[in-house]
Amino acid sequence: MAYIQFPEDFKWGVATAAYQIEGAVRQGGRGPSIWDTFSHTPGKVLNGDNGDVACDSYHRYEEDIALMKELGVNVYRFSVSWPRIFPEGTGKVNKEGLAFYHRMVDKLLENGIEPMCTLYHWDLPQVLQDKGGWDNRETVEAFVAYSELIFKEFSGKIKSWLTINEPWCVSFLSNFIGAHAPGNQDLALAVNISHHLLLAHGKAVARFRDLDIPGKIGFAPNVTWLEPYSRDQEDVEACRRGMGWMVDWFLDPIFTGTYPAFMVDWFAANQAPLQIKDGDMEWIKQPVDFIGINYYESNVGRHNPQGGMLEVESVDMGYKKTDIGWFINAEGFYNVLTFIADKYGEIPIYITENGICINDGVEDGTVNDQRRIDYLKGHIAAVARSLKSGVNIKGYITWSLLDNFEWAEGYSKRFGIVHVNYRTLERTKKESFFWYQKVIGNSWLEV
Ligand SMILES: N=[N+]=NCCCCNC(=O)[C@@H]1[C@H]2[C@H](O)[C@@H](O)[C@H](O)[C@@H](CO)[C@@H]12
Repeated sequence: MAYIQFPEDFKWGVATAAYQIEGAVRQGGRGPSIWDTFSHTPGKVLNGDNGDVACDSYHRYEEDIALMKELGVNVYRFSVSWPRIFPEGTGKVNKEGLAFYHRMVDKLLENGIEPMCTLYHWDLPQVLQDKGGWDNRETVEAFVAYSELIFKEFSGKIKSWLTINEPWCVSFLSNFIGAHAPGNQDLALAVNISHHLLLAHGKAVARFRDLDIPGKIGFAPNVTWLEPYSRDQEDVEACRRGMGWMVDWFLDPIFTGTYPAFMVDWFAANQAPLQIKDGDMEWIKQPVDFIGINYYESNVGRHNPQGGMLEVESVDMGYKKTDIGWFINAEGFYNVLTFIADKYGEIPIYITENGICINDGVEDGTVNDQRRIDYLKGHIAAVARSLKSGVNIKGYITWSLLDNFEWAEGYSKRFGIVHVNYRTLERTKKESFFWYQKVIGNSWLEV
């Protein structure tokens, strides 16, 4: 049996997000978020599911941390619920909300688990959405004020920070495609929101530096790899666009202070001009200490003259699919990681999300999710190969510790290495939990 040994200081972790696991949406002083509104709007979420209870981790976090301790992770990536801290988005601080995260973070530290905090994982306070949400530049300032409060409150306890999770989802998936909250379908609006998200990120990083908070800060874009279906220029350009609006659009401004011209031109030609104010790019290009990379799937893409998403369509080449319908292609993970390293250099990278939707249920007290083990094995091997090719990867954090509220898919899609019975809230360790426990324990992968 051959082994791939990971570096001595390589970190292993699990990830979750507040709205997807906490529940207790009207407890502890929390205010409503756009996902409370969206999930309670008929037709928006499959089966009418919502995050009112979720995994009840607001009350069961100690049980979750005991699972992490048993798993042996070094890092737990979680998100703070902005409306649990500022129920109105700004102004009055909810002390009960701060106390909850102090209890949770203290329990992590007691167990030798490093907290990695995502400040924004999609649950915008509804009060801010009522004032225009991310389309309103005031929300940028509100995010900076919220970030500053959390930086100061947890300075010294939390040393790894992510500003915004998946700005492509927050802007384009949620305001052009419309699948996520608040569900707009307007490309010009989405482009404007993407710029405000980057501005919010940059201003929060600048505040982090000004306050001299100990630790490291980054952000977590979701990325993909698109292989052209043919060598036709139209297919090649379509794939470049399909990666351009997800990868280059969010990384170029931070690393070069400019947006990728080919995307600026494409948006302008499609009545979605980018509007930048003087000084914005200076804020956005604040140096980050690392980037989080969230990767799930790759596709083969080709030009779609009928339009659709940026005139790009995915071609079914018969790859295996997950239970959410995404294609499985670990090669694409290696390709996009080396693409990012070639383009943006030695910046340290944490894989802040990688995982698979497999809906296997509990049988005789366990869940035999061999397909998840196969996926994780192939993708962790791609991380090892990327490391060997010189990509500066510092850790791997799988999505997710728990089955949880999978946004517009509700509870129908399971990404956890721990099964959750949503009626009883009982947690059951899946076979992938025990497999990942061994990988972490040895920090090596059997191949
Ligand atoms: N077609 N298609 N495909 C890909 C769409 C990618 C966008 N979704 C994500 O990356 C989300 C990210 C999120 O952070 C987490 O909160 C979600 O639970 C996971 C699982 O969905 C992933």
